[in-house]
Amino acid sequence: MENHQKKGPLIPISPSQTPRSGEKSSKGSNESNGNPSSKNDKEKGVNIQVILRCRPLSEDEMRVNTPVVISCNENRREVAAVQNIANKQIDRTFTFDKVFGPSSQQKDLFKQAVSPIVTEVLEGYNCTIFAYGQTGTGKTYTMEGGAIKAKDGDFPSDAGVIPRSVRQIFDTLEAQNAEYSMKVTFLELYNEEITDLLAPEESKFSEDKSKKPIALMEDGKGGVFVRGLEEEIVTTAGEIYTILEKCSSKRRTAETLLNKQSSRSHSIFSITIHIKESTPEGEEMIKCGKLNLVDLAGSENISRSGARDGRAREAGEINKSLLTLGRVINALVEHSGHVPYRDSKLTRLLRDSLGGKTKTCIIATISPSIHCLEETLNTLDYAHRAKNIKNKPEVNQKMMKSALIKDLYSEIDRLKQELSAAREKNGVYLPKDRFVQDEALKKISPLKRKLDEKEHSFSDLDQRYRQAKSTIKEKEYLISYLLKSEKALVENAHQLRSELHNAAADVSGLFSKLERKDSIEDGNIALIKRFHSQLAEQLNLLHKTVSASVTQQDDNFKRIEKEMQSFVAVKIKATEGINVWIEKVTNVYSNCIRNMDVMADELMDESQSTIGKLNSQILSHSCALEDCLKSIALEGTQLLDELKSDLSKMEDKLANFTRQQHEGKVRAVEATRSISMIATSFFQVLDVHSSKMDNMLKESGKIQNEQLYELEKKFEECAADEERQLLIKVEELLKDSNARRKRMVQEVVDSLRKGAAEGTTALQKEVSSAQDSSLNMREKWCSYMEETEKHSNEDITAAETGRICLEDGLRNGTEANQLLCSNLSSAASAALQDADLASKKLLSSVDNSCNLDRRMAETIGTTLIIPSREELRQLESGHYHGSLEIKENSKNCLEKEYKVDESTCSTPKRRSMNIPSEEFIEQLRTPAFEELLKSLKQANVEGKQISGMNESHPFRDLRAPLTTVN
Ligand SMILES: Nc1ncnc2c1ncn2[C@@H]1O[C@H](COP(=O)(O)OP(=O)(O)OP(=O)(O)O)[C@@H](O)[C@H]1O
Repeated sequence: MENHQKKGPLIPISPSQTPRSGEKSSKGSNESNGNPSSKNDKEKGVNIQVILRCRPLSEDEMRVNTPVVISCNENRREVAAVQNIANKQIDRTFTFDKVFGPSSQQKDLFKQAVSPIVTEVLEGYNCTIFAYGQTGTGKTYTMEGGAIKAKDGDFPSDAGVIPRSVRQIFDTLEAQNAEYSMKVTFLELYNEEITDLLAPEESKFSEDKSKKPIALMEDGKGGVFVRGLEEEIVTTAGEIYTILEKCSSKRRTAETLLNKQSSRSHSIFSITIHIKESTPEGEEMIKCGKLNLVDLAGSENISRSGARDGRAREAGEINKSLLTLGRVINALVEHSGHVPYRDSKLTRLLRDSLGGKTKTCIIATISPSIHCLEETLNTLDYAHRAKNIKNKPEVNQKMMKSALIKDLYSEIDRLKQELSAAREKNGVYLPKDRFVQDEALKKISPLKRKLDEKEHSFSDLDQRYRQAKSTIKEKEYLISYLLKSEKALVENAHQLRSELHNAAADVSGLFSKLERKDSIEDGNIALIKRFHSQLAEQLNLLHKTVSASVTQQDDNFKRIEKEMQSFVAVKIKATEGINVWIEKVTNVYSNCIRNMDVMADELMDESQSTIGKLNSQILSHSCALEDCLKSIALEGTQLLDELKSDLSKMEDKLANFTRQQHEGKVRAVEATRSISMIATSFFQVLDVHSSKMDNMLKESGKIQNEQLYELEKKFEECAADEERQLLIKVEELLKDSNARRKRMVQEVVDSLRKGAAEGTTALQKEVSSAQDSSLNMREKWCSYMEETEKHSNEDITAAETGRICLEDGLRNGTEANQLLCSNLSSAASAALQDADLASKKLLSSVDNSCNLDRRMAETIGTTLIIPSREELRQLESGHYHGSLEIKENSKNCLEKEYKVDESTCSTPKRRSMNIPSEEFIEQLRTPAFEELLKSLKQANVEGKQISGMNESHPFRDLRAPLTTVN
């Protein structure tokens, strides 16, 4: 049943605003509704429909036999409340438009009372149904009912007004095969704060977050709308039931003494329907109707509901809304000038439903229990009074589809602009007319505030006046009652007096009759006489007391009368004063209102003229703007051309710059190449030199080795010769030997000196040539460095000029240029970095070559260990001293020690012969040149000076061939 066929999507109009029956569509239909009653309604006004529903006694109430004090007569549409005051039963009867007794069913109430209203909604009316009553009397039961979802196509019997209305709407639209769209809103008013029950929940855990209060705004046309209220587009009844179930659970409920699940808030569920219709001319029109279903919070007084602490405040706020509702109803019924709609949000929201253009139905709910009688009577009074409110229902203007679509488009535009403003966070977008309106409102709002204050004080005074009036009425009633009772008392007293007189007369008549009878006994007579006298006394006493009390009563009544008269006089005087004052206030107030009206008119005129001026200004501005735009466009094209030429110039500059960069790079590469060639040749030369030096060293070593070997050999031979001839020609031989040794040593020393001198000169030559070549290299390096620096400076200046040019270009250019420039500058910086890198590389290669140079010098320094002259001299002197010692020793040996072999004719004494061993002689040999070099290097490492210039006897420890042996 919910698969209704929709001919096309319809878009609902602006959010959360009740469609206005009075609003004229710009291109709306001119045709009237065609409903004659509507014209009538419009002129006369239609009374709000008030329905009364009495719930049955609850199980608990039945269990304790709670007395029932309400009786309903559905046929006569009457409700009677039985009141027992001072043991007197007072019945109060109220008549309503419809009455539903305790046994009434949900479906009956819907069919009889609500269904016609739903039909009117579908005809294009705005209708409101609200449930009013004490807590626990069945407001929610009536509006929502027990279960919502229909089983097997039919509702459960306790389904309330809302689900039934929804189903009727969908059924009717389906039956009409209508093209329509529908949206629903659901809000809650709690403690004077509005929350959106349809709003998505922000957090599962935080109840308060999901119930963010939202603002009630003036729409500038006298109405209100709830800003940002969520609207849900619905296409099936099922969707609405789901929404209802979800939202109902969100409503604030609490347990009170009177209801376990008491709704602590007012809720308004609204359904807005747009239906497409076609005129006979084939024009498409949109009809719009809205149904507001309001479930008010309990109207009970705070103490009875059992509300405590926070709940008491809650009840206060609820009551504030309901009190204002009551005051609004009073004001509307009494046609007083001021209706305090603005005093509560509830009345602001329901403004159009109370005395406006909406069709309204109040369902007042009551309990039959005696315990609720006071509240029940209040509800009955309230509802009964509300019956007199007159609304002027108007069917909503039908709109042409095209006009509606146009409106919607402009709405979408506005929303888009608002959205973009909200996104960019640069304020709020306001359409021009809205802005003007807001400005006017800003001016009006302080006046309005003053007016509100005045209205407040006026309504206070009004209330006080009413209270005073009612007290006076009460007092008057009391006086009349007292006068009446006084009269009755006086009459009673008179009656009593006459009765007493009669009785006295009767008794005296009796006595006379008795006196006349002689036969009566004296004793009896005396007794009777006594009795008579006693009776007479008592009668007199009674008479006295009665007359005293009567006089006292009289006095009292007179006093009271006097007091009352004076009180009434005072009150009348006060009332007159109040009346005069009220008149004055009314005059002031009406003057104020008139002034306000005048001001509002002026403001309106002013705003109109401002709008006109603004329009003309806008027109002129738009022309100027057009011209300006044209000139801007022209300038733009010029600028574009300039930009293009700038760009081409820049491109040229860039090409030049790139070329320069390229050349610079080529130059750098060539220079590097030549450097590398020079370096290679230098290294080759170095190689050659080092190999030469190596050869020379080897040769000199070899020569020295050979010479030493020869020396050794000769020395051995000589030693052998000497040994052989020692025995024969010791002295001679020794002399010869000494001379030979001297000569030989001299020769060796000379040859060594010569060889060393030759080696030194050759090495010095090599060193000087190496120094020359390194100097040469250094010079070349310096020149190359200068050149490279020059090139790199050139490159840097070129890059700098290029960068400056680009920056200029950038300053003048567009964003594209900026991009280009950034590319160029990055290229320039990359080129600069390249140049830097190249120069760094060059510097590092220079450093490397310098290091190489230094290392070479070090190598030369460490490898070339040339014995100096001093050393040679020392060596020579060492040898000289050595040979002297040898000479001395040999002399000793030969002259003293060998001469002992002369014949003494006795066995010669055993003597120890100190003959040098073979190892010792081996030790005397000069070590090989490599070993010598090695030991020298080691000595150098140990911190001794290699050159040995300042050290004495550098070779003494290493080789002391001719030290003291013997
Ligand atoms: N006409 C009725 N027939 C049967 N039961 C009813 C009827 N009216 C009310 N009830 C029952 O009375 C109880 C209270 O009703 P409900 O919650 O609708 O009261 P209420 O007026 O909405 O109270 P509150 O203002 O505290 O929310 C519920 O259990 C409901 O089922």
